[in-house]
Amino acid sequence: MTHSSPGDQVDQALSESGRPTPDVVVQPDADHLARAVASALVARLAAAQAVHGTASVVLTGGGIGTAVLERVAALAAEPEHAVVDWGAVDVWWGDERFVPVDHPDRNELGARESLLSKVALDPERVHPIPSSDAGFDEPEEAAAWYAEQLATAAGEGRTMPRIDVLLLGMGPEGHVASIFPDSPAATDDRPVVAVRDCPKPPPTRVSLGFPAITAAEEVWLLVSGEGKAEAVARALGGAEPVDLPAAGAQGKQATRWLLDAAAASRLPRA
Ligand SMILES: O=C(O)[C@H](O)[C@@H](O)[C@H](O)[C@H](O)COP(=O)(O)O
Repeated sequence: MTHSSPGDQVDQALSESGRPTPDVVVQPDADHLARAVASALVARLAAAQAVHGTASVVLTGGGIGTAVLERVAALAAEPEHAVVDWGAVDVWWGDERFVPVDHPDRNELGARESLLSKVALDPERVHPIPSSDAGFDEPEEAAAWYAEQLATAAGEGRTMPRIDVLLLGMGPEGHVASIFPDSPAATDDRPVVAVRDCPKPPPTRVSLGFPAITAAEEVWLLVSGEGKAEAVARALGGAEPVDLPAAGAQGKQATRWLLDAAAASRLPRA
């Protein structure tokens, strides 16, 4: 692994898998982590827009993921940090709970409250995963529809559009998005999967699968707290993705583990 600061240009060595070696950034606490990730995300989206004219991000729920979005909204309100054209950002989600659209468990709701309602997005570029009251009776239908949306955005017969940054939280047992250890989603080769009997409520969800996650340019894992420290160490120590899904969350250009000191406390010292 390599260590750097959140705003650093990413230039990672290749690991044996042919993927870049994960980059690890440690902040003192969750608040510093959220602020640092927000600054880095704004810079990354602006850089993508400078190259492509547009930027794309996959959002995560969870405490740190939501805190990051709140900090991004605060930055967007400061003229000197307003470097992103929010009307040219595509927003996708890594997973969603298959519950009604206004249910407090929806990741979409948290994202809308913390950031999406506060910046001038193009509604056509905001792509929530369908809720259970959006016209799909089963999560499998919602998953297939979301895969179609991604493929349509990608064009040219491809499955996934360019995703500049894919954000993921991680559970204490190493789940990412709604891919849980030893679950069918961990070995599913579809880009979007329905998740049933999820060990963490609510039980029915829709999630990106590994083929979609690993198609992103950069994957950023946002992790805070001592309760995640062992899973962080195992993931970076070479665990199998089926045992510890976070280990399989790798970007094409970069994989960044953005940690607070507690989450990093079981890593070997650099
Ligand atoms: O229900 C879920 O699956 C969670 O929302 C999960 O995906 C979350 O992102 C991680 O567990 C990290 O959450 P924290 O950042 O709150 O620890």
